[in-house]
Amino acid sequence: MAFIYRTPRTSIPETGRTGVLLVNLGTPDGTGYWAVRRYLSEFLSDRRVIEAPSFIWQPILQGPVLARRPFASGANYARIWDREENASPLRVYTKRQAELLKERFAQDDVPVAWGMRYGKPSIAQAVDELMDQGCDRIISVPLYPQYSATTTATANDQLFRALMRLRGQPSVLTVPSFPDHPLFIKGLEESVRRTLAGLSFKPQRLVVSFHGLPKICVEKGDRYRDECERTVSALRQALDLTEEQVPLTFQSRFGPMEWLQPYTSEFVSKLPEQGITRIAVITPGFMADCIETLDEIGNELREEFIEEGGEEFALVPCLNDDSAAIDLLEDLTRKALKGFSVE
Ligand SMILES: C=CC1=C(C)c2cc3[nH]c(cc4nc(cc5[nH]c(cc1n2)c(C)c5CCC(=O)O)C(CCC(=O)O)=C4C)c(C)c3C=C
Ligand SMILES: [Fe+2]
Ligand SMILES: [Fe+2]
Repeated sequence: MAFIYRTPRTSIPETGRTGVLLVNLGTPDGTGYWAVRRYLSEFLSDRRVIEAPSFIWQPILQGPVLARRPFASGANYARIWDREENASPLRVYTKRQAELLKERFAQDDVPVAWGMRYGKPSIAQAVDELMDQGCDRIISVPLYPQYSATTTATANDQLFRALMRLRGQPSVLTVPSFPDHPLFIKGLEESVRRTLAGLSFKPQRLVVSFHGLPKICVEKGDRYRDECERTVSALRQALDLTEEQVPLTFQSRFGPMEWLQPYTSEFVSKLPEQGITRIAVITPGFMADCIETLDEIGNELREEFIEEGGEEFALVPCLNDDSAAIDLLEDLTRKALKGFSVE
């Protein structure tokens, strides 16, 4: 392998310089078949996401899955696309979070960049951007409140893959997950209270829906489920509500395997027959609204609930570009900066 030596546009100061890298999942560049296909192909080829051997999975992925899914997913993306920015909400909010965090560090000489695990801007581009500003240290913040090998670990893998190219590597600190960080829980609590205050009805349940994961991943040691439970317990405590009032569910099954249960869609569809016809849903597995929250929950789940006899449905927004989100990111980063000190 030929290692690259890139002369940074700004040389590294003698005292060193630390940059912050926000990493999110990634999203397609457009809603058309080829843009969505490119994205899904990269995402679903990741062995951290689908562990099946490539010689079995790749013919299935490149054949029936990618022949059909980009059409359906593209139509779903089209329903939530930010037409002003011509980008998906996940990209819009991740960029905004980085811009706002940059303002918080304006006096500290700490540059901020953002990159995506799949698609653009890549993590390698973001690393180059920080190194061009003279950074020899990088604090990477995977934007996943709960750890999973399918998200956090693969974001870290990709960062180290980007460093594999370089002759002059920066030092790296990866920030751990933050399932019950007080500022995260405070942000969620405020978001719930604000949403409920704007409703004309009082929800009988606040359903907490996390992205799902194949059950086998947890059986093999992924700590994701435990971390989801930590988030929901802390939120119940903050709102002074019970397990029955604030149930935990998992959305987004993919493929034939069993995923973590209870499934959001089955759980919510059965509520009207139990006399629960007014609900709110919160999705604290996501730092930013995306197809999973706006379409799968905000559109599809809402329709299913109403079809089954539900009457009122509200979606609590993710933290997005709220000051609560930036307070949290700033706190995580400032603590990491201390951990990076060599003095
Ligand atoms: C085997 C498949 C998948 C696993 C495992 C998985 C884990 C996982 N994903 C997120 C967060 C997000 N996923 C998003 C979209 C998405 N996820 C999958 C599949 C798996 N995810 C697919 C196929 C898609 C694409 C959408 C679709 O075609 O239906 C997104 C949103 C991206 C966007 O552009 O808006 C996020 C965020 C977590 C947290 C997680 C494990 C815990
Ligand atoms: Fe996913
Ligand atoms: Fe989904």
